Amino acid sequence: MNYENLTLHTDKYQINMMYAHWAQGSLNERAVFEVYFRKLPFGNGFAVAAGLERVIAYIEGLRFGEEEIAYLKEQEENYSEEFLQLLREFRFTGNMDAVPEGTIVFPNEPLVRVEARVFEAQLVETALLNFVNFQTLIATKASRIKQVAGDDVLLEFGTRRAQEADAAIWGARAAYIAGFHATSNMRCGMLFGIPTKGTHAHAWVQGHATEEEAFRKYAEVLPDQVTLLVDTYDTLRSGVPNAIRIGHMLEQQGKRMNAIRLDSGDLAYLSQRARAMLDEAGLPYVKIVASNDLDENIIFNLKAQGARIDTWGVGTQLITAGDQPSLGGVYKLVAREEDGAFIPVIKISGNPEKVSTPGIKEVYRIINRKTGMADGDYIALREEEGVKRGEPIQLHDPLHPYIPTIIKDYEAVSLLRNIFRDGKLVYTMPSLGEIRDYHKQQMHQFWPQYLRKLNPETYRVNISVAAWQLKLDLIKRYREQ
Ligand SMILES: Nc1ncnc2c1ncn2[C@@H]1O[C@H](COP(=O)(O)OP(=O)(O)OP(=O)(O)O)[C@@H](O)[C@H]1O
Ligand SMILES: O=P(O)(O)OC[C@H]1O[C@H](OP(=O)(O)OP(=O)(O)O)[C@H](O)[C@@H]1O
Ligand SMILES: O=C(O)c1cccnc1
Repeated sequence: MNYENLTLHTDKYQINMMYAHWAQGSLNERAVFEVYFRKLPFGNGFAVAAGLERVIAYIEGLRFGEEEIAYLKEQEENYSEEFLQLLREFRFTGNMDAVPEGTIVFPNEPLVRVEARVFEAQLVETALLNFVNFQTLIATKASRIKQVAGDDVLLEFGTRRAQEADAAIWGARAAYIAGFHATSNMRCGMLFGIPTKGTHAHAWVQGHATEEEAFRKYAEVLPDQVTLLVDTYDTLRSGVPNAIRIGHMLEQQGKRMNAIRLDSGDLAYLSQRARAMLDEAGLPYVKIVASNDLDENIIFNLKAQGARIDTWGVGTQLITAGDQPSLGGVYKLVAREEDGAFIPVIKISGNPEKVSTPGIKEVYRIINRKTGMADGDYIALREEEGVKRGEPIQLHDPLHPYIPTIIKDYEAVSLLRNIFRDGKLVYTMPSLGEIRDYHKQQMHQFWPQYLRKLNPETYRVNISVAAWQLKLDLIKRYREQ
């Protein structure tokens, strides 16, 4: 079994549509799809884009091998030999643009744009959404945790509770982009170069006759990274006093104990008491790590209670995005080729939020030249030149169309980058460290009211007057039909 080939990591209907396009002779018509989400997760004021590295690897690896072909043949007798032969030769030959990982993004903004033969563009929908939705969700959750943790150290501990192996490693990578410092997952460390950190489990303590013996044996062999889990029996009466003994033992060897870890009970109270005990024992440098079903709300509360915690180990709630386990990103057709030219298309819905915005679009971040801060985002049709030249633009807010805002002194930063051109990768993927730094810089471009965890201000995302007019025109045309 080949677990590596992701070409059939798609919904059956995509293959059926590919077959139908082939059978009807429309397979080579070009189409443009855009990926966007409609609603921010967790009540957050922004999202953190992630998933592009995985998307690039997926696109480059697209191949229907003999195993895939044999399976398709067995699944559907209509799939003719000629169609299957075409799949054997299948390569992605289209264009793709995407916002770089770590970018702050908002609802309705194109995050990925695919312009390709419809035969190719249709196949990739499912996998693209799978990668971008999950990784953007986890990066956004991690960003919320980072907001409350400030300069404290954040460790990603989620693998055992993640929705399987891929989610564990790509989720840990997304968390690192958003500011986590390390992961406990060694494969993730090896694959992506993320720092790895680890303490020890209760089993290490339970597996010895006494807690003190367990601590001593651990410290003897790993003297430079001793973090002792102190809550197996009784945190304040046994765990911390035993850890202090080990701290003193290490000092005699000219070493310093790293930390203790609290994993149950009242973390505010226990951390304050443990801090006092360590300080009194002359071990003020020994740090305190906390874990146990933490999330941004508990961390915020613990800090408000004066908890003395230096390092937070966060697992389940982060890696599963416990309070909102999916991001609703979609992949919508915005233009299709007719007689050699693109024509915009729309999806109408009874739900106004679900009516798509037709046409091939660009998204610009409007940076105020005086403050250097982001004033809003501007979605315009690709052919609109004014914004690229810095000409005055009118922001159109569909909810308040009667208040036109004209912006003049701005810098428009185009968010979409060229990733593939005619199937060729033209993007140099930044290193993970560069992505993390870029994300940090991005956060500094936004006023705090857009970033706060609770009830953030809504950041302005407006569409150009031309894009809005096109939408109205197409709605009218379909109504008349
Ligand atoms: N001072 C505190 N204020 C708010 N929440 C806290 C505080 N201390 C701990 N918590 C959180 O409360 C929850 C306690 O969960 P739970 O009752 O399952 O833990 P426990 O009984 O202490 O430990 P165990 O994991 O061994 O069951 C955890 O999510 C923990 O992070
Ligand atoms: O709580 P999380 O945020 O998911 O962090 C990871 C948890 O994993 C470990 O617990 P373990 O698997 O031993 O089980 P536990 O729930 O009994 O502590 C560790 O001690 C943390 O409590
Ligand atoms: O290193 C740790 O303490 C750790 C790692 C994974 C899960 N829980 C704890």
